[in-house]
Formats: sequence, structure tokens, C-alpha cells
Amino acid sequence: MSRGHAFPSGFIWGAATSAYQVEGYPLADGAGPSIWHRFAHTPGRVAGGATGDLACGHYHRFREDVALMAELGLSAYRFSIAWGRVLPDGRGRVNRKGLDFYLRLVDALLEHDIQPMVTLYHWDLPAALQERGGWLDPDSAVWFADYAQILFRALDDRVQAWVTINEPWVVAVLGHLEGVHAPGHRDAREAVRVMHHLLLAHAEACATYGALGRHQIGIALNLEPQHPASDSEADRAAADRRDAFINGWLLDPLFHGRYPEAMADIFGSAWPDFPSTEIDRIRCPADFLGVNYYSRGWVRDDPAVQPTGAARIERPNAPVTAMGWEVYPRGLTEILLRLKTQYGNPPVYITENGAAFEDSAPTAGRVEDPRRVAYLREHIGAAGAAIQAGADLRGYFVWSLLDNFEWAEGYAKRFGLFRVDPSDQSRLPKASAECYKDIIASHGAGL
Ligand SMILES: CO[C@H](O)c1c[n+]2c([nH]1)[C@H](O)[C@@H](O)[C@H](O)[C@H]2CO
Repeated sequence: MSRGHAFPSGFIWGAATSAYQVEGYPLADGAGPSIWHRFAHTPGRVAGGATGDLACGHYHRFREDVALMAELGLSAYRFSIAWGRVLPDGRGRVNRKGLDFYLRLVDALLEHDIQPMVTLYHWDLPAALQERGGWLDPDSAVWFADYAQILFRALDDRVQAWVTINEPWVVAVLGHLEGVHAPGHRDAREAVRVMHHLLLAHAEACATYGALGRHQIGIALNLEPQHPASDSEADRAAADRRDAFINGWLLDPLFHGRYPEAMADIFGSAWPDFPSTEIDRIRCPADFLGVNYYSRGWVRDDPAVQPTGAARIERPNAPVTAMGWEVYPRGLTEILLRLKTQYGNPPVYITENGAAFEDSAPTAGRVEDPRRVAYLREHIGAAGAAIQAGADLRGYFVWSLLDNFEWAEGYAKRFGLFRVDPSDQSRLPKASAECYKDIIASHGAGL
């Protein structure tokens, strides 16, 4: 990669969060509980018994946070809407106070010339819908499209970029196969049907938006290159299986109108014969693809690992984040160029990229986080290399603006550009915030 390139004019520099992770007060002003509110309040599910009851207090502090975004020079902010704030029962009655919070947030962003990118679903399904079967219910696609339509009508005059669903893979696999995320199910037959219904829900929301929307809509996928830990045929085949399981399971139906053949091998009798009419519907004309990139998989053949028979292992002496994920910026370039060569070079936003590290204690009103500074510089440089090689990359969102509720890890894993002090929820800039501000000001030159 030649150095010193600048990013194209109009390139979007943003930061990302999600409702349950930052807002707090999940039941305020008539909101209905979500499955993550229920899950976090179930003993043993979240590290340290942490919940999103307070989180970062963004529900009340959002103007302060928008001011932090403006200080960074962000041109966009990606956040999610808590379905249960708007529709406490998931369907039917609209909770006006819940909708008004998001209207106020969007207006505050626009007052600072920050474009909102709104994620309609970031894992916090209304508990009332889970009681009806949740994403396992074939009607879930209709529930979601009806919810989406309410938001499109209320906000599409001010929101120019919509993300339907954040990481269907995590919802299906961590929530319904491995059981470590809400709703905590462990059933392969469920997981494959939940994935299918999530993709149908995405398609229904895109169709709804196509009828009334004026801007752009997409989906955000966690994509991760899979590399064999050795050049043995067994490890190469294992990497291919894990690639289908994590990447192809979504990219192929969305862009090619078919599931990878490997899925039937991976899931065996749990894999149904999905109707071709439904798979055709999933191949919907979205306007962009959101890519959440964090690392790569280093893969060894291991029959004991279900359902892929492929183990993601630590590469010896590899640099890793506090999550145990290898720091591998070249994987971002690889993913972006694969989208160019194999999936029609769609418009792409990096909707999440960031890292948790064991940050040092604050000194003189700031947190020194050199490893996160290096991570951001290396990965933004890797994104620039993909642009130079022809990827249609439109923007980059750091995960995350704030240290926040990291799902089953609670608050122990800190991804923020700003440290949030758990005692008083005060925000403190990290060196990475200053670094990102400089990158934005220079438009990525020199990376
Ligand atoms: C393999 O990581 C996934 O792509 C991923 C990482 N992350 C995510 N997805 C989620 O979208 C965020 O809510 C998490 O807070 C964030 C950090 O863990």
C-alpha cells in the first residue's frame, strides 16, 4: 500500500453505539422491556451481574455526547433505536415519548451538522414479541417491517441512512445456537430458521422503504476472513467451512440469491429446504452494505467444535485485543476487496471497527491508550488501501464513541474513544479520541 493517500472527498467519518449499550433507563417513559433487559437481569448471564439499567446514561446525556461528537469533527453518528421504546408491546400502540427521544437526538445531531445513521435493530427485541416466539416466528418479518415503517414515516425527512439489522449472525448464533446472548437458546434447528427470518425481515423492511423512503438503506454484517492455521488439507477445509458459516451464510443469499452448499453439510438434518421464493426475496436491492470488522479467524480442523468442526485458535505470538481477537488490519483490506471481486463491489460503509484494551487509569484528565491509537491508524490505513485498489468504500465508523455495556462481558471490556467512569458516568477523552479527531481533520492523509 502506497502511503500518504487521502480518502475521497465526501468520505464519512463517524462513530457508532447501540441503544441498550449506551442509553440506560430502558423502561423510562413507557418503554417496554427487551430480551436483553430480561437476559441481563437473569443471574449468571452477564459478567458481574451487569445490566443496561444505567449504561452510559445517554438517554439523558445525549446532548453532552453530541457535543463530544462535534468536538471530534464527526460527520456522522451511527446509533440504534430501541424497538421497545417506540412499540412497548413490539406491535400496535406507539409510545410517543419513546419516539420523541429519537426525534430529539436526531435534531441535536443535525444542529451540529452530524448525519444520523439509524440502526433499526441492534439485538434488543421487545420481550412481548419473544413471548410470541421471537425471530423463530415466521410473522417476525412482518412485525419488523411494521415497526420500520413507523420509523421511516417519522424520521426519513431527517435520516438519510438506515441500517435494518445489526449482525443477524450474532443474533442467530450467539442468541439461538450458543446461548450466550439473549434469548439464550441453544438449538441448531432454531438458529438456522431465525437467520432465515432475520434475512426475510431485512428484505421486508427494504421493500417497505423502497415504497416510501427517499434515501438509502442497508444491513450491517460481521465479516471476518478465515485463514487455515497450517497448509494441511484438513485445516484448509476447516477454514472454508468457517468462512461459509460466518461470511457466506449471509453474503451469498443477500447478493447471489442462494445459501452456500456448505450450510447443509454444517447443519445436517437441522438445515431445512427453504422455499426458493423466500430466498429470492432475500436477494433484495439494498443501497449499501455495512461491514463490522474486528479481526480474522485463525482456523484449525477440530471435529469436537460444533457445528463447523473448525476451531478458531490463537495464532502464537499474535497481538490480540482484550477480547482475545487478533489485531489484523490486513483482514479489513481483504474483506473489502473480496466484496469488490466476488459480490459486485457494492457501496460499503465500515459500520464498526475498534478494539478493547486494558486502558490505563486516567491521568490529568485523559486516558493514554496507545494500542487503540495504533489499532485505529492501522485499520483506517487498511481501509484506505482497499479504496486505492478499487473498493467502493463510503465511510468509517469507530466502535465505539463511549465505553459501554459490552453484552455478556458487562462493562469490563472498554471500546470507547471516551472513558465512561462507572461511578458518575463522566466522560473522559482518551488519546484515541484526539488521534481520531486529527485523522478526520486531515481526511486520513498519511495513513
Ligand atoms: C466479532 O465481533 C463482532 O463483529 C462485533 C463486535 N461488536 C459487535 N459485533 C456489536 O455490533 C457491538 O454491539 C459490540 O459492542 C462490538 C464489540 O464487541
